[in-house]
Amino acid sequence: MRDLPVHTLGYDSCVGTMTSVATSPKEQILVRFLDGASRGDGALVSSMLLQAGFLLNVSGDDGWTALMLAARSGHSEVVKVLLSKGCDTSLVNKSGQTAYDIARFWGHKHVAGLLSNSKPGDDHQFLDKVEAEAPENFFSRESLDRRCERRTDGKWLEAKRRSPDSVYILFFNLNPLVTSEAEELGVGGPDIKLRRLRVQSVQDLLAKPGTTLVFLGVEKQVSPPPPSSPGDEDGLTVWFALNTDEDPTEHLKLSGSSCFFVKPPMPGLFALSEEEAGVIAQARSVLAWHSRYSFCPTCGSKTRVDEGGYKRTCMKEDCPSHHGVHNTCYPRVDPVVIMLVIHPGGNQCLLGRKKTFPPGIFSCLAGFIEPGEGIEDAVRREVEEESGIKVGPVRYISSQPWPMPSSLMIGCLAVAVSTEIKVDGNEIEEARWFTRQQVIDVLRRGSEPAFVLPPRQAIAHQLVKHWIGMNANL
Ligand SMILES: NC(=O)C1=CN([C@@H]2O[C@H](COP(=O)(O)OP(=O)(O)OC[C@H]3O[C@@H](n4cnc5c(N)ncnc54)[C@H](O)[C@@H]3O)[C@@H](O)[C@H]2O)C=CC1
Ligand SMILES: [Mg+2]
Ligand SMILES: [Mg+2]
Ligand SMILES: [Mg+2]
Ligand SMILES: [Zn+2]
Repeated sequence: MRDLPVHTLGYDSCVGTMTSVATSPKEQILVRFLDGASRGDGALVSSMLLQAGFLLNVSGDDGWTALMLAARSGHSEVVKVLLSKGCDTSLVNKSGQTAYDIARFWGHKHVAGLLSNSKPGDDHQFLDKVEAEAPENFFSRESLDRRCERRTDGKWLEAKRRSPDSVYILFFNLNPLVTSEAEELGVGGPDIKLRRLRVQSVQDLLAKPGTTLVFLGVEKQVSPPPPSSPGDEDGLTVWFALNTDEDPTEHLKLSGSSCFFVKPPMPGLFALSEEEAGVIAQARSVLAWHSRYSFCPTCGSKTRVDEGGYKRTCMKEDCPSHHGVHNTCYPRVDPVVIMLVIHPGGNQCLLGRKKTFPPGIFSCLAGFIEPGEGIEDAVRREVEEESGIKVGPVRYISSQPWPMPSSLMIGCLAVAVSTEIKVDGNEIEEARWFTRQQVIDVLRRGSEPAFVLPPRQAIAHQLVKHWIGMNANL
């Protein structure tokens, strides 16, 4: 591979701008060619190749060829042109990635397909590694088996509700009851633990009209256990969640314990274990839905709780909600995009500050998905609204249930195609490009970090970490 020193020109491999004058005509031609490939200008790429065939496999900054640049932005027409001229698909950039790796990474399946057909047998360990290492987010662990089919089995639910083996977790105004007693907590484990109650402790509360009960699921079994109680034939341990809007302390029959109700989101719930945080994500969102949707949203009538707490049925016989699928009858989830925007040059990321953040904190931009909008478009719209930056390719990384009250955070990486920041000044008071090194210093808690990241339990933290863990210049 022939490397020309185009980095001396300040060539920006994604937006294709030149920040200083090229030093030789040959270098100028290369800059123009790579710029055309990254913008998807197939006609320019074709005509330049006719006149200067040497351009086909030449690389610019950090070893990026025209094929890699076109692959990063999903420009299949340019990729086809380059392949038809016999370009070398096995070349790697200075981070060791082929054009195929880059296309796969950014989710351009059609381009990856074109490239893999042209080169079967290629080894793409880098991408497999990145995918395997997608973070597990706090609140996202499925600790219980939901057993959705049991929600309509009233007889089974009632037997489990009375069973001495069933576990109840209690919420007061959506704040869960926890304990911080040392004997309940393992060494090096979480700081607080959910207080698991039995039916005899919550009997009085269950009888009160303001109490909501939700069937969460059963404890996961490695192998079927023997029946644990007489009459309890399947031996499954069921978990229920209870919420009450009156202080339940006097109704609780707890022996000598120091329990308290913990308020979300921080730092309270973040002190739970991953397993219990997963249970809370499910329980709190469903209970919050009950507390906000007591009446039928379609006709305003009273509703009845059904299906183990997973449905509210309108009591008015001729309500339209009895026909068809009515999303007013089932628990709600609000999708939110949250994205780490990467500078076109690959080595900086965009983080912003909401006015409400504590001093020094910078985080990923985020926003609610609007009706009729896809994930990628929501990412592009929210980033432009909040920071003025335009976004090109978007890649999904991982998601996080966020039970305050019921969001699903959809975590993405996004490549910027412009660099000038102009914050909205309303929601976001400041946004900045931070270098990889600045971010690494923050993650390693260096002596003078440039900013403060949200804690590891926030998906924003995990997205930033994921980017740092990837090879540079994707
Ligand atoms: N887990 C994490 O790392 C992070 C989580 N978040 C969460 O993401 C959510 C959305 O982020 P924002 O920047 O606030 O969104 P945003 O940028 O869309 O702005 C919020 C505003 O959008 C409007 N809005 C539109 N649809 C809405 C809906 N379905 N529910 C509520 N408001 C709606 C409201 O006026 C609200 O004030 C927040 O709830 C926040 O708690 C935000 C950043 C990090
Ligand atoms: Mg926002
Ligand atoms: Mg916004
Ligand atoms: Mg918004
Ligand atoms: Zn109704």
